[in-house]
Amino acid sequence: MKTQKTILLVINPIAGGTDKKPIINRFKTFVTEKNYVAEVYETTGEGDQKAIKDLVDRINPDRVFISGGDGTIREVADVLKEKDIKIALLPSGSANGLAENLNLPEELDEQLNIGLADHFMELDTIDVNGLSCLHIADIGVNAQLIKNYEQSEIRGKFGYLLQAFPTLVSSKFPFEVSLTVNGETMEKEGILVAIANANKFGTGANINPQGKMNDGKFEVLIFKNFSITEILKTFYGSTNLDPDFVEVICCTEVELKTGKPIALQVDGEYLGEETTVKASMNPHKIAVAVPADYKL
Ligand SMILES: Nc1ncnc2c1ncn2[C@@H]1O[C@H](COP(=O)(O)OP(=O)(O)OP(=O)(O)O)[C@@H](O)[C@H]1O
Repeated sequence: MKTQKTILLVINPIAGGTDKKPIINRFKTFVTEKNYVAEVYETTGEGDQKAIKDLVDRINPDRVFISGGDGTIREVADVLKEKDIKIALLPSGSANGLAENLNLPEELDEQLNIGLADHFMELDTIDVNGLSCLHIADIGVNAQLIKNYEQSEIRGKFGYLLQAFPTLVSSKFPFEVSLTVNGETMEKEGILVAIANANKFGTGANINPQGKMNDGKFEVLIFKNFSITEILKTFYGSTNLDPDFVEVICCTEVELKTGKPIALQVDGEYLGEETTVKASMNPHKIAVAVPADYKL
C-alpha cells in the first residue's frame, strides 16, 4: 500500500481577529479528499517555533500550509529554513502583505488548490537583525503605526486606520539615518526607511514598483517626507515615484544607524526601537505556491 503524505497547516487563531474554525475544517476535508493526511498546529504565541520544529521533524510533512498574517508566515519560514519543505498560504491576517504580492485569490478553495498544485516561486529571504524577513522590514512611521496598532484593542484594518493619525503627528519624524550600502556610507533624513523584498504593503500600497521577490536582491527605500500625491501614487501602483519623495537603492546588504532609537518592524511585527539595523540577503530561498498564471 502507498504511504500517504502529510500536509501540515500552521494557523494563528488570533490573526486578523476572525474565527479560524471554517479554515481548519475546510483544510481537513479538502486535503483528506485528495488522499493526504491532514495535521493542524494552532499557534499559542509562546514557544511556537520550537513546537513547530519538533512537529515537522516528527511528521515530515510534504508541504506546510500557513494561515495567519505575515508574522506567522515569517515565524514558520524561519523554522523551515534549510529544510527543503515547500509552503502554501491561506491568508487570514489583518493585512496580508505577502499574499497581496503573490496575487493569491480571496476564495479559500482556490487557495487550497494552489497550495496543492505544483507552481512555486523560490522566494528570497532577508536576514534583518538576525530574523528572517520575506516581505518588508522598515524603521519609522510604518513600524510606529504597527506598534500603536498592536497595543490597541481593535484588530483588523479599521484598527490600523484608527492609529494612523496619532502616529503621523509624532515628533520623532523625520529622523536622521546613516546608511552603509554597496561599500558607501551616506547620511540621509527620512520618515521611513524600508528594506523591501516585495513591492506592496498589505494595504496594497506599491512602495517598491521595481522589486522582484526572487532576484537575490532587495531594495532600500528612503521616504523623505509626507507627500499626499506620492502616497496616493503608491496606492495606484505607479512605477514612477518622485525621487524627491523616495530614493531607491538596490543591494544585497545594508546597515542603518540612527542617532535616536526608531521603531522597527519586520513583516508586520513590531520589534522595538533600534539604533542599528543590519540586513543581508540569505542564500536560502523558500519555495512558495503561487497561482499558475503568476508572472515570476
Ligand atoms: N494564540 C495566540 N495568542 C496570542 N498571540 C498569538 C497567538 N498565536 C500567535 N500569536 C502572535 O501573533 C503574532 C503574528 O500575528 P500575524 O502577523 O500572523 O497576524 P496579524 O497581526 O493579525 O496580521 P498582519 O501581520 O497581517 O497584520 C505573533 O506575534 C505571534 O506571537
